[in-house]
Amino acid sequence: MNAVQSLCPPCRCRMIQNHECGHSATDNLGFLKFCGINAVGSSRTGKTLFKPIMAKENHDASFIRRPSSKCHGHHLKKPNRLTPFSNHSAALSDKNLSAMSNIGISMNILWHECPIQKLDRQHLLQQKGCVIWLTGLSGSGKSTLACALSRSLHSKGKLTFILDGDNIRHGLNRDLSFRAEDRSENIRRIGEVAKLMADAGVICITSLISPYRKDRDACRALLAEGDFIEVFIDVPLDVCEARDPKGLYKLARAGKIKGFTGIDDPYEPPYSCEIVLQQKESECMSPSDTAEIVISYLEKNGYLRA
Ligand SMILES: Nc1ncnc2c1ncn2[C@@H]1O[C@H](COP(=O)(O)OS(=O)(=O)O)[C@@H](OP(=O)(O)O)[C@H]1O
Ligand SMILES: Nc1ncnc2c1ncn2[C@@H]1O[C@H](COP(=O)(O)OP(=O)(O)O)[C@@H](O)[C@H]1O
Repeated sequence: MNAVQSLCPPCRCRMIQNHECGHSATDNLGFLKFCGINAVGSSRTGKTLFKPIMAKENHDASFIRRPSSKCHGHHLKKPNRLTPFSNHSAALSDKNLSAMSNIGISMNILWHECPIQKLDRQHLLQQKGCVIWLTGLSGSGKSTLACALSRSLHSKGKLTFILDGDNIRHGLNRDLSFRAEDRSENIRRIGEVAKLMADAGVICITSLISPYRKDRDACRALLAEGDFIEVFIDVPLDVCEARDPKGLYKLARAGKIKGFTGIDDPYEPPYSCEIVLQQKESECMSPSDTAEIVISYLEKNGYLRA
């Protein structure tokens, strides 16, 4: 078992608040709220993490709050003193302005860096964050493999987390159906969550039908080269249908479920992916054998060490 040493630095962060924004619940939670702000962040080495900037509009003088004694971000009291921000005004420039982004329909947002980064977390965990993307028909064995993988990696002291399509549809994605556009949104959201998990240093295992190639490729594009490991569980439809553990194929064949993958909705197998687990009824590998194939891949590609 790896010795885990806390890397938590003495907190020298500065909580920043725009005076014009007022005090809100988000401030209490330690979130930085950028509405027409100028802001400065410092790393523990004293290096400026992001430069003072102005929003596209509303760039009058702003204020930086003095650090509170409790600076873990959850119990900030109202400031008793605000310091004018004027000494940083020289740093304001068109270049800084261009650091602001408009993403989707979010206006004037700025990426906030933290001095503790993915490499630090990976070092702590002695592994590399990545996404193991399991794809295949309903009944192909995705959830079973995800659990076998998680169990085996856990026993080796590796931190994993499973994002299972069925489970995520109980919460985060409960507003989505099985229409093509909702399946795409389901996969996009899970891809984004998986990316955050990988950034956290976790070996994230996703278990979704993810029937469309373009959606899987879009998730792949979110991650660094190599960190998206697509595993196709290639089980013929008739085998999945014979298993039918939830009775859904039977309902689909009877026309009681419309748009069921493999019956009246498409499944697009990967053209090329990292691992293909070909299963036939006559020679079906056990879940622990298939888990070992994936774990060997992780080992060979350095994901089980920092
Ligand atoms: N129309 C239709 N088509 C396919 N699957 C259906 C459908 N309706 C319900 N289910 C059940 O939902 C599970 C698949 O959810 P996913 O989120 O993995 O699907 S997708 O990736 O968005 O296509 C899937 O679970 P698994 O059997 O574990 O794959 C099914 O139990
Ligand atoms: N390697 C395997 N060999 C034989 N049966 C399996 C294997 N993997 C899973 N199964 C069985 O197939 C059924 C579907 O598995 P599941 O993991 O729920 O699939 P999915 O998540 O793809 O829908 C279950 O009854 C499970 O026990």
